[in-house]
Amino acid sequence: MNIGIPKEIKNNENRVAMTPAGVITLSQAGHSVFVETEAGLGSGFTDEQYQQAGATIVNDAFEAWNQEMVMKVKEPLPDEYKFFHDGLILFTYLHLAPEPALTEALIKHNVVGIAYETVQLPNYSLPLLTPMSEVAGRMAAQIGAQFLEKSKGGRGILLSGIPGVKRGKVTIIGGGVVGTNAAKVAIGLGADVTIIDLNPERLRQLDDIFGSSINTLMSNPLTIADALRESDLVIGAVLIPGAKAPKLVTEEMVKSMPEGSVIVDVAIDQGGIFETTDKITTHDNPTYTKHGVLHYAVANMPGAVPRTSTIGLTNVTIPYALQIANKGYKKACLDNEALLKGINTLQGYVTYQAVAEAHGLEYSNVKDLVR
Ligand SMILES: NC(=O)C1=CN([C@@H]2O[C@H](COP(=O)(O)OP(=O)(O)OC[C@H]3O[C@@H](n4cnc5c(N)ncnc54)[C@H](O)[C@@H]3O)[C@@H](O)[C@H]2O)C=CC1
Ligand SMILES: CC(=O)C(=O)O
Repeated sequence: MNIGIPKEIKNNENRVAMTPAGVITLSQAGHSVFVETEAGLGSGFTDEQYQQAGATIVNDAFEAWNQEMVMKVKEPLPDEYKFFHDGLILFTYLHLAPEPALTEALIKHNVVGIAYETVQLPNYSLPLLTPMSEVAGRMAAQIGAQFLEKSKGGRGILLSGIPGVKRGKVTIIGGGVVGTNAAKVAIGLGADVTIIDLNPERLRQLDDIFGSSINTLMSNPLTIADALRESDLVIGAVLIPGAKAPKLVTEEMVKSMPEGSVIVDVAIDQGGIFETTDKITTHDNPTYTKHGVLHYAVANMPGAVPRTSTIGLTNVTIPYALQIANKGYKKACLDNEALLKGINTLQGYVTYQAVAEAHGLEYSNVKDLVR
């Protein structure tokens, strides 16, 4: 199969969808990889390294996109829709629930849209989301700590406190991969950490992992409102796979937070869990202030640490890419139920229920289309 790797064009997105090691794996299996020139530079991989690994370097985005399968990191931006072609297999993060225009464009061009974030194993885990959630969760605590500094607009709190001065309070809503990794770093920084989740079993697991280093709370509007009133930093880390994020934090709750406190809404890629995170920010201009609270809502947080993130992402995507390239997407997905769940658009239909619901579009069962 011919596989294209375009250069990412989102603001400060320095990741790339394949490392030279990934090229070697695919080339050795008989596939051809076409990498757009300088696509890997932001992650520290040169064109020469890709060539030595067996890739062909192409000079523009059109050539990288004009292949049977395209692998990317971020969802295509409007400037990239013109590259869609009939039957293209697009294997990338798609986050379609908050993206009506992208969903329409994929349907219109009969793109086989396989979303990293909805590939799901029988134990419900999301293997192609996990490493980036690990990165974003760890970053969320350190970014929150930075923006709490007075010179960055925050209330001037050191999360660890010092002897004689109390510690800062961090509330994490959603105790999955992002939440757990945010907690690890926040605990390491010495903060007073509370994790709120809807799943009692998950709360038990978190209690087993962290013991008395955290407080756990069942998610409901009262616990969230109470926790926010006292929080210096609140991290949004809820996910309902494929769906638009639920708005669990109302504007009134945000107004009750202390002046200069900080929100990091990691779930912004699915639309965000705060009523006040109504816009996505960028690494260039990452925060805005509303009701005296700093809001950070960057949808590609791992793009800031591209070397770590590119290697972490491709460690998990390459085995799936190899299955698609070796067998074709139909057989690969029929043989592997986890990959089948990744298909969000196919043959002009939306094949992921939560995405169809988010846009009021007809849902088609992928099993009726993949034969
Ligand atoms: N902004 C960025 O750059 C990045 C964003 N993300 C996003 O972060 C979000 C979280 O991802 P993961 O931690 O991997 O998901 P996950 O599936 O591991 O965890 C989600 C957690 O939310 C909990 N939850 C569901 N409904 C809830 C509710 N009503 N109240 C409280 N908790 C609730 C679930 O029980 C689960 O523990 C996703 O939207 C993901 O796409 C991930 C990586 C990078
Ligand atoms: C998960 C995601 O959206 C990211 O890593 O940018």
